Amino acid sequence: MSGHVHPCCKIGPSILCADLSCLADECRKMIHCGADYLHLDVMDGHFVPNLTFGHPIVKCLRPKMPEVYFDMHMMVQNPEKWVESMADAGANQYTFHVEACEDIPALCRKIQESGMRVGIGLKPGTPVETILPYRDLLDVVLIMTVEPGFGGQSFMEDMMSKVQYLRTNFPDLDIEVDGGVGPSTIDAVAEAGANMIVSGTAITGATDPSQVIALLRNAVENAIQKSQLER
Ligand SMILES: O=C(CO)[C@H](O)[C@H](O)COP(=O)(O)O
Ligand SMILES: [Fe+2]
Repeated sequence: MSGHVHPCCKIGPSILCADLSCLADECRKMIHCGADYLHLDVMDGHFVPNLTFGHPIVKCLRPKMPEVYFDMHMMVQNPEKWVESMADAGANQYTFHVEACEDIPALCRKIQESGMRVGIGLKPGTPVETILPYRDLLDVVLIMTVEPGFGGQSFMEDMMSKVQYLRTNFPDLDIEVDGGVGPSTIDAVAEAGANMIVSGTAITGATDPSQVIALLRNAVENAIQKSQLER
């Protein structure tokens, strides 16, 4: 048996397709339904062809839920620009896209020095090996299973080879998957070895979000247990 500890399962709803005019209520509802963290999608209209919100909204949300872990999915050009403001707004994790950044080591250090966990995101067309030189600077690798920009798209199962590669080589890494994840796709995600599960429309659009969260958690926890028995 190896000494590695498999990171635990965490379910992070994306509120991208929720009613953003009642953001705090929608976020509280997710936590009440069993979410472990919130995945907040920031889009700038440049890195992706869509717009959402930035640090001013996060800053207003933070006092309403002081204990909740905010995972910022930064779909923006020049991600180094917003590190201080996001840290000041109360973000816990800053996930930038490798495709949008020039000096990756410098950005990783900046995020870490601001007290946030470091996440790096890969679009579907970006090879997984791109992260290898930065592994030691990263807390989380986010594998996109849709082209970033919009909720409600179809899950790209062929991205699971990236997840498998990461889990095999880095048993204790937090591996996050985002895009089209829900009850019909979670088994592939869980078996590949992801442990941080983002799910948007499948949760926010459900009549009973807590049931969907429980189902996702169950699939991932079973897969983790199975992989540990096999070791
Ligand atoms: O980053 C994203 C889109 O770029 C969203 O997090 C993602 O799409 C979640 O929504 P869904 O589960 O509906 O795909
Ligand atoms: Fe996202």
